[in-house]
Amino acid sequence: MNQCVHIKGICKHYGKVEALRQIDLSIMDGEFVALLGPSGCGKTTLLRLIAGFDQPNDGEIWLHGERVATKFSIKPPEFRQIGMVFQSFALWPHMNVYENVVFPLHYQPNVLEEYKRNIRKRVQEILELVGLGGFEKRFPSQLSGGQRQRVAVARAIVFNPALLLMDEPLSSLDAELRIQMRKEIQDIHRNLGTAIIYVTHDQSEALAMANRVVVMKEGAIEQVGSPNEIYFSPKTPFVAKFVGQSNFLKGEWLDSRTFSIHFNNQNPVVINTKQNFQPFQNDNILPIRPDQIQLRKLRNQYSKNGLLGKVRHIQFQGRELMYSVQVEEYQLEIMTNTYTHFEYGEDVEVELLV
Ligand SMILES: Nc1ncnc2c1ncn2[C@@H]1O[C@H](COP(=O)(O)OP(=O)(O)OP(=O)(O)O)[C@@H](O)[C@H]1O
Repeated sequence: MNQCVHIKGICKHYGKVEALRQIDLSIMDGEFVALLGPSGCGKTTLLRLIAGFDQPNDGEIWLHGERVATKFSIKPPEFRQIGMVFQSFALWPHMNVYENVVFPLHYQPNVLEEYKRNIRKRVQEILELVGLGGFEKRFPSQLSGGQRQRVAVARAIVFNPALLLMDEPLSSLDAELRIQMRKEIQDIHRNLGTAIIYVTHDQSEALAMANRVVVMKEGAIEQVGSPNEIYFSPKTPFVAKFVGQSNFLKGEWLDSRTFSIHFNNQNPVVINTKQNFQPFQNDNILPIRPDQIQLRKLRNQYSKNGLLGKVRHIQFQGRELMYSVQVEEYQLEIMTNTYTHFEYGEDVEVELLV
């Protein structure tokens, strides 16, 4: 597989704001990579640099073996063979679906001769692919949000770009449509094989769709890995918190799998972990996700890892309930199924299952 994007030591600042600090990242042909991080961490800035809308202050960007940006020179976006989909869709309101989608075939350089010879057929093919066959004459105002989004995707891929950049493309859609569009974007990716870089601040979207997730914080990369690695083996407290919504317990690592916690008002607990928490050992913390804690009705004799807690908040979330439980100085977020109910203020037994 060939390298599609290679980013080397990229820095970007706007006045005093360091939007990107020494970013290194390579993306292979056909990969689906999500850039994930909180607002302001630099995701959009990185996407804009790859697209060619902005120039780095340092470092290099390579696309398919060609250096396209340094602090001295920059190849303009229209010559980079990149398709783009934004949060706002940015369709032309006075053009119908056909006219919106055909546009890049007229104006992009390097469009395949095959597409130019039969432009109508190419547009038709792409509209079928995104499930909009028969919608050619409709104007954007006559389409639903999901349909508009599909037109934006069709327009971005019609000229067969080498790379597709998507910036929070589903954030203005409602929850149900978002889930459906996720699947459609995955299907399109499978069918076209185009590399995709997908910006989102929604961890479930990144984990659900991408082959590889790049977690960013304050202009730097915190961790790069498969969704599985990012979720089950976070390498920093930030990733554990942002992606897995982990609780952090302070204590002492006795060895690489034994964590001991002392409390003021109850017996100390020693936990033998199944997972390896090596990255957290120097900080003497144990991250625990809400689904790794079990809540039980309080019995007289509670189990070895059991802690005593009090229910402080309950949030109903459909099939799950999210409880906040006070255990000594900690307010632990705990996710349970809805089979057993606990009341506000109830004393409960809390078991850590890591
Ligand atoms: N044109 C600009 N001028 C000044 N500062 C900017 C500019 N563009 C971005 N920034 C700053 O750079 C930082 C990174 O912004 P960026 O838009 O890349 O973040 P983001 O992760 O995409 O955030 P969001 O999820 O909110 O879109 C922020 O602190 C932002 O305020």
